[in-house]
Amino acid sequence: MTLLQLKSLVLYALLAVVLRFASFRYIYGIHKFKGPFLASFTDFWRFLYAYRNKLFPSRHLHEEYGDVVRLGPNALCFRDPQAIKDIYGAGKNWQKSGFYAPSAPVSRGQWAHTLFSSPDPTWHRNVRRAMNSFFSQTTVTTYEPLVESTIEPFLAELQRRFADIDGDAGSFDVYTWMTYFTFDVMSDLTYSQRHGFIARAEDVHGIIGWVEEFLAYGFWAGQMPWIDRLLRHNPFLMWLERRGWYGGNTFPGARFALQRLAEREREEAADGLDTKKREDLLDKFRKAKRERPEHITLKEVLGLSLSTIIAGSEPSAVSITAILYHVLRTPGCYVKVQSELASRFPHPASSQYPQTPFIAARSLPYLHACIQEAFRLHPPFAVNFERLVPQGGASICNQYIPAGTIVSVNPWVTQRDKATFGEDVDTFRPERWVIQDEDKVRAMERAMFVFGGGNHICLGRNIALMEIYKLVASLLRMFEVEMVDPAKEWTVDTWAISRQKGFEVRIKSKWSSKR
Ligand code: HEM
Repeated sequence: MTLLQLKSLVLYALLAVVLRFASFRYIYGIHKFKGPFLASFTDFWRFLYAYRNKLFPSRHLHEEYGDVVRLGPNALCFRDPQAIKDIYGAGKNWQKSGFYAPSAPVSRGQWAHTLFSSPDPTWHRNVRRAMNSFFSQTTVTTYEPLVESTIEPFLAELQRRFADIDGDAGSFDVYTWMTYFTFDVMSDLTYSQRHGFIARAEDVHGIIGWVEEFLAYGFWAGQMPWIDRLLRHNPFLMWLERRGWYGGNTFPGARFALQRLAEREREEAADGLDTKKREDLLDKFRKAKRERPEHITLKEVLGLSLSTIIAGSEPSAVSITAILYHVLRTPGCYVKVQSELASRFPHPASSQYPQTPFIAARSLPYLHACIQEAFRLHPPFAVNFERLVPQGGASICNQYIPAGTIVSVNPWVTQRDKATFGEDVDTFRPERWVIQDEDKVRAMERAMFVFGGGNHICLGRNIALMEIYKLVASLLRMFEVEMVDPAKEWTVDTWAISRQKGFEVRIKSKWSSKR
């Protein structure tokens, strides 16, 4: 081959690549929608955007391009809350996009798919059916004593370490301590055994840090899922892991889960089923395995118990942190919450933990409005929940969208919709929820997407609500709380979970202030 021929060949190859990328802008049939120019050719644009830890997709994108933004050659996201009904509404059951698979944990070199990560709708339907009753409102009320059993040592630990102490020693970072609480609640609920974050006041075995990185990875790798095969789910690394030559991918909590699982299997083999002992989630998952062995095997039991810790701990910690931050920073709000609590519950007479039934905490209208408003302004998941438009295409917000398009809604966007919530969408104003206009309240509720929607709606939302209402009410009943520096704003991470840094408080025990 002559030099000239070689040059022509390289030129043709380059031209083919350029044409291929250029075609991406048109072949999906969504070129009428606007978005960043580069995004119409390659998913690399959104990958980079997510990787650089930018709020995803920040509202400025919608402000620049309108109600629908083209985020990738084949990906659209919607701002109008109507899209929640059109994409995730009753009976839709649209399949998840490739975004979710990188979020699958690895256990001993094998994919350990969870309800969140699984791409298989049949598997999801069967497992979800087997789980729904364990997470229903009625069943969850039976877990209340299990949540109490972590709230009590948590508040006692705060009392012991920080209450009524001056100087730096008496202040603590709220998000850090709330993660200790929620991770211990979830491990107590799941295995009847806490990991020990509260007692040791540290991230035991690096589990919390691992989960943070794990969720962040799933988020940015999910924008361009093929990259995951080079990284976490790299077949070669998985092969090494199966042989025990590499362990970098396995969740540090998986060993803990496997030990608890093995203990239960041994106990059952030795003594049979103990029907009197308190039943935790692991018992429930094993019960599902006995009743539906065709759908729930040991692998599912392991995946489910890992997913309650991975999916269930951080978002609740973020929510509690957001509630306290906004209540403390909003003029008049803290006093109102405290006086509502005081009107419902007696003043604590000793350092003993005051039990706060969920139903009582939930019935306080102003506290409820504050929690709802914190969910609105600061949803823990800063994620576009992607679905694939089914065969035949679909109408979303009165626009035809072709089959196979990736479509999504992000709670950070719909929950700040001015048409629904008013011009002051960026202000924490619980009063917006305390109004007589039922139609308006219903419209606001329809725009809330904090727990997702449809057949993938958060499985653990009843547990999350119970632990959040109980903890916030109990904490504020027991202590006066103040910000270390009321002028200081927190900083917010946006890699999947909008975790907060730099929000510190001091606490004063109410009972001692009465002495
Ligand atoms: C404030 C706390 C929480 C928030 C904001 C939250 C939010 C969400 C959201 C938005 C989804 C839907 C994802 C999608 O459509 O792709 C989801 C799914 C899920 N959540 Fe939660 N969650 C919370 C707490 C919990 C807790 C405590 C648990 C466990 C007990 C849990 C377990 C799950 C599971 C297993 C899924 C997957 C469900 C499925 O795909 O069928 N979550 N969560």
